[in-house]
Amino acid sequence: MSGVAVMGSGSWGTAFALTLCDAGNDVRLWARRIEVCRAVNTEHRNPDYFPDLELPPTLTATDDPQRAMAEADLVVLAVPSQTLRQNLTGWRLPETAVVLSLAKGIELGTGRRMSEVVAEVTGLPDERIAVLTGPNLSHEIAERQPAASVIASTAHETAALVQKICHSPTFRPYTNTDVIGCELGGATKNVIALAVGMAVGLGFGDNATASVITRGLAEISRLGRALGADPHTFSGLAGMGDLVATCSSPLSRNRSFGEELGRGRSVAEIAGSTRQVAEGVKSCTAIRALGSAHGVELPIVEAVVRVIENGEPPGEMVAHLLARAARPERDET
Ligand SMILES: NC(=O)c1ccc[n+]([C@@H]2O[C@H](COP(=O)([O-])OP(=O)(O)OC[C@H]3O[C@@H](n4cnc5c(N)ncnc54)[C@H](O)[C@@H]3O)[C@@H](O)[C@H]2O)c1
Ligand SMILES: O=P(O)(O)OC[C@H](O)CO
Repeated sequence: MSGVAVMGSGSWGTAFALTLCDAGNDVRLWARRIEVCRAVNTEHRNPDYFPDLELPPTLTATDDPQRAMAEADLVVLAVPSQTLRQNLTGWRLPETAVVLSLAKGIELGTGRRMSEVVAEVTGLPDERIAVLTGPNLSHEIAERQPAASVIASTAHETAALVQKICHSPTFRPYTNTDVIGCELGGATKNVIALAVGMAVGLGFGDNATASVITRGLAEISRLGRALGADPHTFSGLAGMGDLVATCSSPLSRNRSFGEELGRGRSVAEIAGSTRQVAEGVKSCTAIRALGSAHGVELPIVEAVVRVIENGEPPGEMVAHLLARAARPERDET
């Protein structure tokens, strides 16, 4: 049994905490709001994200980050990408714990992946840092539906340790040492899911969505190769697996956000109507910047940025993508 702190009690933090309990660990959840802590500790519920789900009675919650992390062997970071730096800056991590990032985003302004933010803020060596990614829609995980996942760390031993800690009867993690590819896959698929959602919202069918998913995978792979990722990662769970799950599922916040855009609502309207984070809305700009800095063409990401940042109508985005110069499918220059 390991002591695990899950820092963040949103959808994924809560669902993953449940998985960690199922895997036999002693799990403490950090929530910002005391009411959430009380509900977890006394009613075994998270009223904000899973009001109808009974959480394991062994799961406890606190609003004190240091209490949550006290003597933890593993600290799981389950806050949004754009707040991770600020959160980490205010926390004192346990001496020897491994840190596992769940966030799927790229930091605005710096272009850093989440493991890079963790290393920069905490000074931890790479072998104490891991990331978790793959096709893991939190509601399905919370219902204990079967799923596979990827734990990536540059140190295989670290990935294997975390794999062992979170392997439950319904959750099957694989290891990978390609942290760059795993994080880029997780962050960029959110932007492609926004584009797929827009296509759905505009009323287009499966040909359109399959085309965006497939060309989206080409973009993710192109960017990954330029940034030093292993191309094989993108045909695995962190690449195609997560892309397909996110782009196909009405449970995905990114796809749903895109769908609303396709129906004509504005970014501000949609963002104002949900407490849930759709990471692609912020990360798209950072990912476009990474592409530009490395000379990588990312037409779908670029098109999403124009809709999100400039308010371009999604219909124009489609026309623009279709009017691009014809090219061979495998011309990846
Ligand atoms: N939900 C999923 O299915 C899922 C699956 C895999 C990965 N992820 C990733 O996990 C990360 C967290 O997502 P989520 O689904 O739990 O999001 P969420 O929107 O459900 O919850 C976010 C949590 O962060 C908290 N939060 C917001 N601003 C904060 C701040 N400034 N400081 C501290 N906490 C803050 C919220 O109160 C909430 O508890 C994201 O990067 C997401 O892409 C989500
Ligand atoms: O709901 P989304 O769009 O943030 O996607 C959730 C997960 O990343 C799917 O693996």
